Amino acid sequence: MKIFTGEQIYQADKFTIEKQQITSDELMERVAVQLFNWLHLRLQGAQPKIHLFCGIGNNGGDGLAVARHLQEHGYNIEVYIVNYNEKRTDEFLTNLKRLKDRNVWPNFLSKETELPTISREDIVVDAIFGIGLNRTPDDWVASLMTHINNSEAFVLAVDVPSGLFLDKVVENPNAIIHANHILTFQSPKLAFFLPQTGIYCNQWEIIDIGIDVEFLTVTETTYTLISKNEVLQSYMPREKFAHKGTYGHSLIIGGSYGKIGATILAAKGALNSGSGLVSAFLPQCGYIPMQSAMPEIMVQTDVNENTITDFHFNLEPTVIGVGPGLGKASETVEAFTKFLQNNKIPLVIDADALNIISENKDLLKLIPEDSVLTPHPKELERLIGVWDSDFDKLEKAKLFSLELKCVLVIKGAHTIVLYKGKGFINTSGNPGMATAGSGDVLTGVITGLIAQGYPKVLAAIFGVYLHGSAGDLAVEKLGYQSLTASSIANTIGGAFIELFKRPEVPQQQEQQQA
Ligand SMILES: NC(=O)C1=CN([C@@H]2O[C@H](COP(=O)(O)OP(=O)(O)OC[C@H]3O[C@@H](n4cnc5c(N)ncnc54)[C@H](OP(=O)(O)O)[C@@H]3O)[C@@H](O)[C@H]2O)[C@H](O)CC1
Ligand SMILES: [K+]
Repeated sequence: MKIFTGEQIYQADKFTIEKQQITSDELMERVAVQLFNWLHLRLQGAQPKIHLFCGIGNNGGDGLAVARHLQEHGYNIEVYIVNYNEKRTDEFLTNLKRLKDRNVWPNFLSKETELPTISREDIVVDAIFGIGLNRTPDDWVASLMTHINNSEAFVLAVDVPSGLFLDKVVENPNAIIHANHILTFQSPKLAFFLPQTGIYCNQWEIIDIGIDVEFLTVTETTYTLISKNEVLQSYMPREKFAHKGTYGHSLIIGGSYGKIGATILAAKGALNSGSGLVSAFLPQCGYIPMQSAMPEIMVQTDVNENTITDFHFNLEPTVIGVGPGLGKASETVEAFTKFLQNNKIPLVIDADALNIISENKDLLKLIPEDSVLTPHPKELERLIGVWDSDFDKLEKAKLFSLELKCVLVIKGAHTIVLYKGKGFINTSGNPGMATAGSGDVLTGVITGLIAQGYPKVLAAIFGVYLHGSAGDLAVEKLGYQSLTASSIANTIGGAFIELFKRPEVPQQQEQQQA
């Protein structure tokens, strides 16, 4: 799903209004009906007090239009105009008049007025600011927002939580609504997925407001949200007459004394994601653990017992996943440098291999084009330097991946794959996956997919999704605390099967369809 910028959303409105020959008031009414239906369906006649806080722009206009529908259906509403600006949009004024015509008189809130009473059983509809926010709200508006947050009432945000910028982080942490649920229009917003701003966006849902299909199809976006529908398009089915050679040969290079487990997890990831053959190149101390843990893996070893000192193997892999458990011993650094100088095979670079590169920046130019780099936040910082905010991080990381011509996988709650100036934001996964070895499995999965012939960037996008989806399946049985990297690796197969499951049809509907 495409993620549009604020500017593109305003263009989409204009385009839709012209193409569908509707007025902006009609478009707002579409929005309002959808928002009302959402609430009406869930309230089912219940009568909590609904406080609607409306700004003076079109976000406020949406709020006022919803208030009218709620009033017409007999709901218990209280409407407030948060009068933070002299300016008013036409749509706001039209909807204010419609309310007044129905004898609903909003309370005008300003610096001088008292804060309204809100109890925790109430519902708040937050329509103070939408995507038009362009500066930090005044202190009195921030106080009102804090008051709403402290009320513990259920907060439903219209389009975005008020106070959220689409392209920068909040400056005053009190000047933003903490939304329980966001009904966002047509497409999700980038800020929902970044840690510094995502914390205010608990749950979100798309409201389809009928933006013109041509606009949605033709307009290119920098960021795309990746869920099942997107990855299914890149899935490569297994062929009847295929043999194990058809699906490539992954080589996992890594391990050092006490860190052989990382390579076992990576090898398992590669095997379970479908790599035809998987080999491992390890220090000698890794031979027995790997052979005992996984009979399917072929092992070659270094001359050294505890660390890798010479990347010398007698096989021609399709792709190499390098780094898990590798360590940074000086002999290893030297050997890795030599390896990079001579290597022509595609690479997935992780963990200590990334750390060695960060500490020896000259190695960057030796990384083959289209390699996949999978840093966690600390490893990323070592590679690209510190950043001021999540938005700044993305810009710096995008530049790095462009300069290096590599696929950069920024691991996090929403892992983002960056390639050729575009970003792909993953939606699968859960907090239980922040566990030892989880990244090693991911390295293996991406390596295994490249071995099978998936183009590098697709292997990264698909691999990240599968890995998260395996975590989601495994957590159902194990719970967040007990989820382990091994269980994620063992559930990759389940994640493939899950790709083809259709959503369950409620029984009643099923009978009707029969
Ligand atoms: N396609 C869609 O998604 C549609 C969205 N709709 C809704 O419209 C809003 C956006 O409405 P807009 O009027 O552009 O902006 P806001 O309502 O968010 O803000 C109103 C004005 O407030 C001013 N502003 C900005 N920051 C501040 C601040 N800190 N303090 C005071 N005032 C501020 C700003 O004007 P200025 O000229 O003063 O800069 C804003 O213009 C969108 O979110 C949806 O809810 C439509 O309903 C339909 C299509
Ligand atoms: K809002």
